[in-house]
Amino acid sequence: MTEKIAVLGAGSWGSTLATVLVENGHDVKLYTNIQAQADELNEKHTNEHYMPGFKYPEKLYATTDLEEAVDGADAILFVVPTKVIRLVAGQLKDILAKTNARPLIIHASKGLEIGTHKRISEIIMEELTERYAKGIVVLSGPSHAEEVAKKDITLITAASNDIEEAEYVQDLFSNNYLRIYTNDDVIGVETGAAFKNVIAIGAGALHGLGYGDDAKAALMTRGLAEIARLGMAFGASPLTFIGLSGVGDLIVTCTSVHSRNWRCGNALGQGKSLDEVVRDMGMVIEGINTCEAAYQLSQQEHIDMPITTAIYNVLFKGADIKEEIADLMGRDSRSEIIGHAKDIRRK
Ligand SMILES: NC(=O)C1=CN([C@@H]2O[C@H](COP(=O)(O)OP(=O)(O)OC[C@H]3O[C@@H](n4cnc5c(N)ncnc54)[C@H](OP(=O)(O)O)[C@@H]3O)[C@@H](O)[C@H]2O)C=CC1
Ligand SMILES: O=C(CO)COP(=O)(O)O
Repeated sequence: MTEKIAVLGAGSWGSTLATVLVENGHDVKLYTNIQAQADELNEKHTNEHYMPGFKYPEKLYATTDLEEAVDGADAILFVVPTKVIRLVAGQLKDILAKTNARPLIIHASKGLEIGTHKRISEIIMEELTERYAKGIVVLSGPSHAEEVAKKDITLITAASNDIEEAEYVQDLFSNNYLRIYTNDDVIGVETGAAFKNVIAIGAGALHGLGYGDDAKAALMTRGLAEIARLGMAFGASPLTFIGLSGVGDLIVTCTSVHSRNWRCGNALGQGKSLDEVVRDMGMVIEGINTCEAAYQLSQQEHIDMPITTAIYNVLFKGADIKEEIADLMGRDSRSEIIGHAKDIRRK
């Protein structure tokens, strides 16, 4: 069945997911806030700043008119950076308020809101309320736009409290190169997605400084322990963290040259300043803001997150990366599992 879908955000991921939907036979409108980008997408079928060299399907239509983009949409997909999610959700609410529409909301962004520490589905539903949104589904997992655009094999998760809505999204996006699983653990999927970006900055920094594979595996493993600790404190299932949106996304983001978070860390490790890195990237590096939110949450909830704290010190307090690594290595010895493994097995 052909569905009408509005995609909000024409960066690398939004334009790629819009392409998947067009290729799956849906009627897609892609919203951008920049007229020159809409013109480039409609006339040349390119998006050179975000996806250099990629040719988009001619059927993909871009517009800077949000009202036009969402008119009659069965589903609306948010793929804008976390810091503008509330703004765009508010703009959408004003438009939906003029109609009787109550579309399904999907989001594919990864982060936490600065200040409130809210997850993206919480922000969107706070703005739209059930009055204007039928429900919300999170689309997340190990996926780089550059690889999905080439139709490389990618597996991700559609998470919702309403499993039928997750299955609807599974059907919308599934094809022979993109396989979608469903999950009902929205908190686990969103926290895994947000926090892995912080650890990926650390993985990039290790690479930039010339550390080896053992160090990188250690960071990913102990980073996952921190992600799971914080996520579980908010009600996530531990099992979600060994799934696609947990360890899966952590692996891809901590090892791929496509990752903006990894590249940010790599450049910091090579001695560049954060300001330089942000300026040169020209795309969103979600892990920076999320690191601040994760650090504040760990303090507020009294959750031990030494790696996140070290990355926070480097990003926000100008700490030296090597000194932070030395401090991490000098911490008191402890058990790998909080509590004794044999006691946990008996429970
Ligand atoms: N890239 C990827 O492979 C993946 C990304 N994600 C997540 O998707 C989200 C978006 O990432 P990505 O596409 O890569 O980011 P990009 O930096 O590539 O693009 C972000 C886009 O959002 C646009 N934007 C910013 N503010 C607004 C606004 N107020 N209204 C409309 N559009 C706006 C930007 O426009 P402008 O040019 O004006 O800044 C830009 O086109 C992030 O949360 C990211 O973590 C998830 C999985 C994979
Ligand atoms: O979320 C992503 C991969 O799953 C994209 O990561 P980056 O934002 O670091 O590029």
